[in-house]
This record gives sequence, C-alpha cells and structure tokens, in this order.
Amino acid sequence: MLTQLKEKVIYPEPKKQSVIIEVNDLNVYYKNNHAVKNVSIPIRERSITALIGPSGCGKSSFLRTINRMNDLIAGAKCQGEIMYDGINLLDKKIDVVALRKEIGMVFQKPNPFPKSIYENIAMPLKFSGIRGKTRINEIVEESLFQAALLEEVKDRLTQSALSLSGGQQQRLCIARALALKPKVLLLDEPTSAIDPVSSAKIEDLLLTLKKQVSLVIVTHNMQQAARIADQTAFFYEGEVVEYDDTPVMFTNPAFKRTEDYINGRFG
Ligand SMILES: Nc1ncnc2c1ncn2[C@@H]1O[C@H](COP(=O)(O)OP(=O)(O)OP(=O)(O)O)[C@@H](O)[C@H]1O
Repeated sequence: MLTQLKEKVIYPEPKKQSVIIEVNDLNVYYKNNHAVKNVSIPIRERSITALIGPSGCGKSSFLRTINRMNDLIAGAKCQGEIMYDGINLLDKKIDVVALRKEIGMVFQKPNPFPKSIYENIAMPLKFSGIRGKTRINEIVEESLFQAALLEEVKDRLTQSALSLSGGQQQRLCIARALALKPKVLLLDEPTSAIDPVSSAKIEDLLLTLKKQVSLVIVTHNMQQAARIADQTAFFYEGEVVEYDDTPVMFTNPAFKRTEDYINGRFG
C-alpha cells in the first residue's frame, strides 16, 4: 500500500540550496528486521532537514547510517548509496574516524565526558591531532561561543561538565561537535530530554548554525519541525512517505497519512 503511494511522490528538485548528501535507495536491516526501506532523499546544504514519524519507523537508524554509527551495532547491515563529496559513505574503505569529524552527531541524552568543561572540547581536539595550547584555547572559546554557551561558562571552564544543567550539557555537546569543524551535524532528538527554555535556546542556536553547517534533526515535536526545518521527511514503517519543503508539508501535505501524523491523529 505505502509502496504504491510512494511511487506517486515526486521529490522536489533542489531549489535554493545545493545538495550536500544524496541518499539513494538506502536499506537498513537488523538481522531480519528491515528497519529502513528504499529511502532516497537529498540533504540540502546549509539547511535544516527534519526527520519525523512515529516511534520505531527508522528515523534514528537512517540518521546513524549517515556517519556509520550503525557499524557499532552487531547484526546491523546497510545497503544503498549515501553520496557525499563524490564518495559513497557506505564504502567499507572509508575512514570512519575522519568521516565522523566531518559529519558529527549529537544524541538525545546529553553525554559530556566526566571531565572539565574545557577538556570536553580540548580532548577531542588533541585526539584529532591539533597541537598548541593557544590554538586549542582559541578553538574551545570559538566553539563555546558558536554554541551560545561561552557567556554562561567562561568563568568556570575548569569545573566538571557534569555540574552544568541538562540544557547547558547539550549545548556543550554541540560545542564539542562544532570544534571539529563538521560540514554536517546529525541531531537525534536533541531537545527531548531538556526543559522548554533550554530547548528554545537550542532551536535558536540551530537556526544560527545552519548558516555554516548542514543539519539533520530527528524530532517528535511537530512544532519544532515546523519552526526550524527547511525540509521535512515523514517516515512511516521504514519508508519515506513524503519529503518536501516544511511549509508545504505542514500546510498542504500530499498524503492523508502525513496529515494525520502532523495533526496528532496517531503517533
Ligand atoms: N540497535 C538496534 N538493534 C536492533 N534493532 C534496532 C536497533 N535500533 C533500532 N532497531 C529497530 O529498528 C527499527 C527502527 O528503529 P529506530 O530507532 O530507527 O526508529 P525511530 O523512528 O528512530 O524510533 P524512535 O522515534 O522511537 O526513536 C525498530 O524496529 C527498532 O526496534
């Protein structure tokens, strides 16, 4: 049924932004569970793409496949193409450490290291080969600024990251990812575990960040998708039922199932 519907979907051609990642016919399996089915969508450059859909429909699996985090799951298998900079990211020869620097990830639960605020950013920099205290200090400051956290933490950089509030911890995790100068940032429900005020700050932050980084965000919050996403993909049972510019999807969805989901009739 859904497959028939999907054949009628005409994915829009890139308009303003060019495409940074082109996903073609992606399939993800966990042993016999076919979690992502023949998904083909573009990820636009310097844009926010929201992935929406009911629980278990494959959003996180899709997201994790982009920077090969699914490799860490025993029994997970991916097929298809994720084209980025002329290469298929699913190619076994890819250096996944380098890939994850360029395509960073932020998780649902803030996961700072149990170290100081400063070390949370400096440590990955040192690990990735960046040397020189002055240079590292500059990047730490710049990343905290970009993540709209510098003002709140500049006098307590040596304190434990675990002393920060949940919202601040999440912005620290974003700063940590930004320090490695990613081209793409994947965010898996980044505001679902934090309070509404911090959540609003992160939304503002993402709107600022998209001027320089391409963002893909999984969210269960329809208002959030409507507020910040330029494009939205609606997943259902592993398939992308509909992909469109967000204002179109939220005001004039092509399929009843999308409309029902957006209006909270199931989920
Ligand atoms: N690590 C895993 N091992 C085995 N199966 C998994 C794993 N992660 C996800 N799955 C399965 O893949 C399917 C898609 O799950 P996924 O987490 O990608 O969906 P989702 O849309 O992100 O869900 P949610 O909104 O609840 O986070 C589900 O059937 C799920 O049980």
